[in-house]
Amino acid sequence: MAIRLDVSGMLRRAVPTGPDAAALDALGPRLAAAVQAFEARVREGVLGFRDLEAQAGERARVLDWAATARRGLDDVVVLGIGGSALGAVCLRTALLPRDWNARSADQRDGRPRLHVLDNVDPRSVAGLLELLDLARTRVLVVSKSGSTAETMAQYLLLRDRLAAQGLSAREHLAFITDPDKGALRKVAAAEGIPAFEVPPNVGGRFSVLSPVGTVPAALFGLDVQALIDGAIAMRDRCTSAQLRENPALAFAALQWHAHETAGQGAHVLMPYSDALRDLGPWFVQLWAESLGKRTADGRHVGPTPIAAVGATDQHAQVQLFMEGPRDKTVTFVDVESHPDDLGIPHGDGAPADLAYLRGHTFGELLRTECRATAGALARGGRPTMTLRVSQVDAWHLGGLFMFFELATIYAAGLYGIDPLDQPGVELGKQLTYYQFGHPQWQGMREIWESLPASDPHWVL
Ligand SMILES: O=P(O)(O)OC[C@H]1O[C@](O)(CO)[C@@H](O)[C@@H]1O
Repeated sequence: MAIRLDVSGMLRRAVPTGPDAAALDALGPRLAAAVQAFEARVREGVLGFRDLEAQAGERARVLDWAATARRGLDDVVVLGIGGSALGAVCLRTALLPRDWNARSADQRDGRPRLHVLDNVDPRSVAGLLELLDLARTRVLVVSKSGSTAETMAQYLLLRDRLAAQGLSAREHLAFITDPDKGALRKVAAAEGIPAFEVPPNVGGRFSVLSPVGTVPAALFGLDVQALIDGAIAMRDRCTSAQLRENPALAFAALQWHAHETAGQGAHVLMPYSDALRDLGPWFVQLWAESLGKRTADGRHVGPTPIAAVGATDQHAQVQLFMEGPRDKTVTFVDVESHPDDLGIPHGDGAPADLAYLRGHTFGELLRTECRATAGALARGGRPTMTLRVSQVDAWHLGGLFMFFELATIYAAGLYGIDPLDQPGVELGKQLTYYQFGHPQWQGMREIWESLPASDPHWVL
């Protein structure tokens, strides 16, 4: 079991824009400051995602509850958005067999389907409702704040549908939210709905290892302990302020350095694995919402994360990565072992010009393409890194989650911003509240009325 970070494709000996040994050494004081800033936030009590031991009691409660709650379910529905949805999607794709929801109950060993409703597009909401037998469904309402409009709208609808069928909210809902704040907490207390805690010092995009991820994982009988153990193993490996001894710090430092010194601020994450294809969108939210900020002195900073999947994106985005602007780094995730690997047959009558595939496996083709693409990019002077994971399982996924969460906080120290807020999303939310008549936001009228009018000339 191992996760290894190979950064050789970022360094000067591989690409002309990469740092040499002296440049890496010169980063020392900045890295030390980023590590100190991290520890200062932990001491302030606002940064708790590393402290998985502190959540052991709540985890035990989750496992206990799920052992009973999962009986007799056909469907589990997660209502959530952003950090309250992307982790569950990633867990499902990584740890349940492919096309889980399309399988018959037998093919799912009697376990439920998992739907993550992370939007308010009526087509998706209505489409899902048509599929569900609510009497055999558990709905997880996931919202750290307990007030996000999209999730609350979904909750109100599901609550209404349950009531219309005479189904008990206690039996069919569960909340995952802040221990004290927000509308969900009040409803849980008043109506006895099972509710699990996201610690106040664990923000939404850092919450996948809290009940936000562990409740859905436990309902599916996934190995929650291995997920947490993998995360703890990674955390304990990433403690040093020395670049060469702390892989998460090395990732953050080299991505930031590429941005700062060579304008390479588009950061691609490209797992060569369908199981890890939803790690990309989870990383995109983490990296974008944490790091895209205005600094205290008014500068606009931050990288632009991009999700890709190998080998699929070799036929879509790699052309851009190879010959487009020199503004990107590409981080590959290479999976060493594919337990369900398949040989590529070349039986009688197979075309002679496909004989080169004979004797190889699909897993071999995938891994070779990963190495070949990394090599091709390096030859073109494009910086790359590779995270090598032994296999995709709960332990390694926990490690990857922790790796990127730690790297995000280190990167924030280097960019000089606060990774824990997201002031840039507020105005759009407030204008929506104003339009919906929310009493607290009636002061937004002037701004709403000053918005540029749409130009009918361009409407087709
Ligand atoms: O879990 P909540 O509070 O519903 O928030 C959902 C998402 O909305 C944001 O607060 C803002 O986009 C994200 O940070 C968060 O993951």
